[in-house]
Amino acid sequence: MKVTVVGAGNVGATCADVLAYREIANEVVLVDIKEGFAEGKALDIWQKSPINLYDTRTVGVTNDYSRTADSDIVVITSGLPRKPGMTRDDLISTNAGIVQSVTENVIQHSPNAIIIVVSNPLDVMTYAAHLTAKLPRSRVMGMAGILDTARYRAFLAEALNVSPKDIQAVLLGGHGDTMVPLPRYTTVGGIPVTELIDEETLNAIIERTKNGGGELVKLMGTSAWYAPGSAAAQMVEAIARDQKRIFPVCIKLEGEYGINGTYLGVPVVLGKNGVEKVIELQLNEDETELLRNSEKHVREVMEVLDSMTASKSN
Ligand SMILES: NC(=O)c1ccc[n+]([C@@H]2O[C@H](COP(=O)([O-])OP(=O)(O)OC[C@H]3O[C@@H](n4cnc5c(N)ncnc54)[C@H](O)[C@@H]3O)[C@@H](O)[C@H]2O)c1
Ligand SMILES: O=C(O)C[C@H](O)C(=O)O
Repeated sequence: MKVTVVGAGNVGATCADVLAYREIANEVVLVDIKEGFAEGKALDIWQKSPINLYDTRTVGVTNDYSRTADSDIVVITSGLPRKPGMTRDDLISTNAGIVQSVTENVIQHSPNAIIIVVSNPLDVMTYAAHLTAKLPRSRVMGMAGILDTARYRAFLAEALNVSPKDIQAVLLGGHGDTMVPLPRYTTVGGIPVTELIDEETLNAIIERTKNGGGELVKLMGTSAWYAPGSAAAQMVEAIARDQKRIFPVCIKLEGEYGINGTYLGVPVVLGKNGVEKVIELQLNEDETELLRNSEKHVREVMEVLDSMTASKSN
């Protein structure tokens, strides 16, 4: 199993490190545009192997896609992270060009790869990569839902003083303030969360989850990487080991939830073929309205990308 991670910054290097020390891939190729940066990160991860006891080979290259040839899976993390005061959508003008050119290079050398996009604004960067890659939708997806549910589960574990391992949750929608956590589908050791926590505390946790990325940007001056890098690696693992795991993943909807053509997070089955199934939940009226609202927001940002593409080709 060969995995390429494009972007050797905070998220990309963390993802490569998890892929290596958990031996999810035999070979991890890190690519960055900054001279020597990916080489240095890959060497550092390799030098950790005798300490953490793994034999995954890690290789770093500066913009040399020939070294990525025949990758099974490619994770795209290249692009700017936001700074305090910015929204994820503010990154579109810089990151769209980066994601599109990276995807072109990736596909040229690994035409059968499965692509996992991490760069923000996530849902629209997944759209950008899918447009460029021209692969079936099952092979181009975005990582956000694992991260968002992880934040939700971590906050719940803290409030309930229980292990995060015992909290199961799913959420829908775009990766942003309009994401739709689903308390009805949240359980703690099999018990519906609503039996264990009062409504006010639960609502406060949902609000904190929606602003989870922003909370960290405010604290650190840049965005998060440990949980995002690990979340992307968990998606790689599900595909590489054909685990058939169920995760919320961003994918182009084709009629599911009554939505056509928008890229949104929904629960899917992840296995060796990428997204092997989209799971449709029965939503109530309130949940449906929240999902429509999230779709509307993502649509608007997709239209910004469309107009950027149209003005470039004129
Ligand atoms: N989907 C999510 O849940 C999620 C979570 C965290 C971060 N992100 C996003 O991931 C992206 C990366 O975040 P980060 O914290 O790692 O940023 P970072 O600045 O630490 O790393 C980004 C790297 O991309 C590289 N890069 C830029 N253009 C490139 C190109 N054309 N080819 C190859 N490499 C290139 C840069 O040199 C840099 O090393 C950001 O857009 C951020 O918003 C998304
Ligand atoms: O918040 C960000 O800008 C990065 C990422 O989307 C996150 O949720 O951590």
